[in-house]
Amino acid sequence: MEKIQIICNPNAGRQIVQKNIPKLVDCLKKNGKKDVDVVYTMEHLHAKKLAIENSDRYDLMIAVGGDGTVNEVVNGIMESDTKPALAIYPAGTVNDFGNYLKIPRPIDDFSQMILGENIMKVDVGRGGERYFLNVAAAGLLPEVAHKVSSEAKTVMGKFAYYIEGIREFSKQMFKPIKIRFQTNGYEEEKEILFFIIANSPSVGGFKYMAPQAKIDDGQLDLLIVEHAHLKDIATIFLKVLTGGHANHPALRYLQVQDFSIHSDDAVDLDLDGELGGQLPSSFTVVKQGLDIVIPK
Ligand SMILES: Nc1ncnc2c1ncn2[C@@H]1O[C@H](COP(=O)(O)OP(=O)(O)OP(=O)(O)O)[C@@H](O)[C@H]1O
Repeated sequence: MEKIQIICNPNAGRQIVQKNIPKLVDCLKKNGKKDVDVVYTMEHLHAKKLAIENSDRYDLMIAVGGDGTVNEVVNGIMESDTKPALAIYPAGTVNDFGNYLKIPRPIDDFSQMILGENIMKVDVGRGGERYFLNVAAAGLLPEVAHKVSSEAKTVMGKFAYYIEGIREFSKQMFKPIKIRFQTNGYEEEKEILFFIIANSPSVGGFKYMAPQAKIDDGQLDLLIVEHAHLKDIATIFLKVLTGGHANHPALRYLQVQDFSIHSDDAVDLDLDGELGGQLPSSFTVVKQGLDIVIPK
């Protein structure tokens, strides 16, 4: 991988990681990578545009940002013909996929990972016309995430999610959404609190949200949390911390390749933490459709 584009969101997270970029460029150039360019994103969807426009000029794109920036670069790569490889330098608040892959944060270790060129082929989810690397979701959980202001996220990091989560929990409890989902010729209608479609096990900072998920098995893990008693929901949330929730009677856990979810209510869809339109949506998976650089 000789030609590298670094796409950096200067506003992501606490804006600390971004200060390491000159050192990263220096290290890559000292180690023989002559073509290393850095671009700073200026607005929403800029990262996607850069990834599409430059896909035939680079063989590696390093996304520096949170899950939203990574999602945009993934969409750009997936929509291009040449499909350069991706590396993630986590700089956001949660960084589920980066954490799952154990991407090193110290800049020297991260540079070594890039120079090591160890590639894994990973699955990419598709919801309607858009791709997601880690998660698609709707209902209570994404609502909470979107209510956290970016100012609060920057100052308080992950805790902002949980504080806002506790505040929203009681209000949202009584607002179930009606969905109809179809998979493998099977159809079901349900009143639910939220659903999550996960590629990796780690979602929203919870390491074991989808404990059976594998990022290269060509499957997505669908978790549907029904509109149940508060006691049941509290139990599920407690068990999520250790991954013991998958068998709870108020939760459906399925591994699927191809399915659709409809709702008569106006329900926002969240893709990797960003708003991704509304239901209905059809979901598929591109098995091992993306090359990603991981530690050895
Ligand atoms: N220069 C910019 N100014 C404002 N917004 C930007 C800029 N560049 C990118 N964005 C947008 O900022 C949003 C959030 O980006 P990102 O997810 O990378 O950071 P974050 O929200 O801090 O991290 P996390 O998703 O982990 O909480 C994305 O929708 C992205 O398109």
